[in-house]
Amino acid sequence: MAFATSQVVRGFSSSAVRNVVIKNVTIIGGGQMGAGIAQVAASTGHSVTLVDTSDDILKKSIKTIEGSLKRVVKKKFADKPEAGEEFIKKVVQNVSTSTDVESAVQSSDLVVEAIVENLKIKQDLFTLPQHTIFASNTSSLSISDIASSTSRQDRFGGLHFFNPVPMMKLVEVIGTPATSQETLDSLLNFSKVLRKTPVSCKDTFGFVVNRLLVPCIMEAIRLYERGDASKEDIDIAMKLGAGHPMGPLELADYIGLDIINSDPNNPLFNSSDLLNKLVAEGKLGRKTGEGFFKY
Ligand SMILES: CCCCCCCCCCCCC[C@H](O)CC(=O)SCCNC(=O)CCNC(=O)[C@H](O)C(C)(C)COP(=O)(O)OP(=O)(O)OC[C@H]1O[C@@H](n2cnc3c(N)ncnc32)[C@H](O)[C@@H]1OP(=O)(O)O
Ligand SMILES: NC(=O)c1ccc[n+]([C@@H]2O[C@H](COP(=O)([O-])OP(=O)(O)OC[C@H]3O[C@@H](n4cnc5c(N)ncnc54)[C@H](O)[C@@H]3O)[C@@H](O)[C@H]2O)c1
Repeated sequence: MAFATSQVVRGFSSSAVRNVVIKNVTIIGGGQMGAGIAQVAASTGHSVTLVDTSDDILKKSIKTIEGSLKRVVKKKFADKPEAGEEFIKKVVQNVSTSTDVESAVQSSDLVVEAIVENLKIKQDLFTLPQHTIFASNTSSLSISDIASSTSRQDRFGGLHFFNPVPMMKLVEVIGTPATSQETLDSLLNFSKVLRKTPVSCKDTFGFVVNRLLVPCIMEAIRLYERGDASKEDIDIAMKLGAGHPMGPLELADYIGLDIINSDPNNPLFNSSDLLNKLVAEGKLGRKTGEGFFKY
């Protein structure tokens, strides 16, 4: 761990700040998001440890990272395929894997949690060295609630990445009333080192993007559920009429319907019978081969 003095991003204080320089990163959860975060951190020179519950899952995570890197180098090294291969090799070498969370976090400057969206399971993760900053990638849970199981709330924040992580430029940096300025500055700076654009937000339900995006997705589901328009036409309408890269139903499948439906009792989130039915049938979207569409 080291400290650095740096300027923070546009929109934040312009005075010099003190932040922890992050070199060793542990990502807990090697699913869609964890693998993406590991890839981006390893591509920007960090030493990454990816943790999940089994070696089989971790093998799949590494395969996902390799597949995504191939797409990245196809463009980045279009004229130099050998340099592209070398880049992939180097990045993958920066990622080690582990099923033992306690040993994986020992030399970590930052731990990013990207496991299942379940408060109790997230709270159970914390036996961390004192200097380590802990950040959750939760989509819908309160950062304060997750942090409440620890005695280190000043070094606890939210680092909300977007799917697919290698392509999406935004990171939401979430501070609770207990998060220290040094932690926030470190998370903002880390996001920039990953070549992302950070925005900061209080620990409010849905942060910025999900607070605005999820109602749009849910209204699309209801339109379809009522039979007001076909699922194909709803998606075409939002792509061509609103300039969205994906239609809302395709995007819901892409995110995962279980993730979309992960906080159904929140008063700000009105679920739908159709969404509940698909989730109950295990039709979770792209990752299970079927959601609103078949893959
Ligand atoms: C009331 C409030 C309630 C709030 C709380 C409720 C709780 C529930 C919360 C649920 C929601 C959770 C959401 C989550 O927290 C936050 C999110 O992540 S939201 C999702 C954000 N993502 C998007 O919106 C994605 C939109 N889509 C796109 O940007 C694009 O479609 C795409 C994915 C980039 C793909 O691009 P396309 O052009 O469509 O398709 P291509 O396949 O041709 O790809 C283009 C280009 O990109 C390269 N590429 C694509 N994917 C990857 C990858 N994974 N890795 C590397 N490269 C990739 C591809 O190779 C192409 O490259 P090119 O050919 O151009 O060189
Ligand atoms: N899917 C999205 O579009 C998206 C976007 C932003 C944020 N998120 C958030 O990121 C987190 C992960 O989402 P995802 O889509 O990657 O889920 P996922 O189901 O693809 O991956 C979750 C991974 O966590 C692992 N895991 C579960 N419990 C664990 C534990 N105790 N220790 C170690 N690993 C464990 C699982 O084996 C799995 O590989 C969630 O909090 C979600 O809300 C998701």
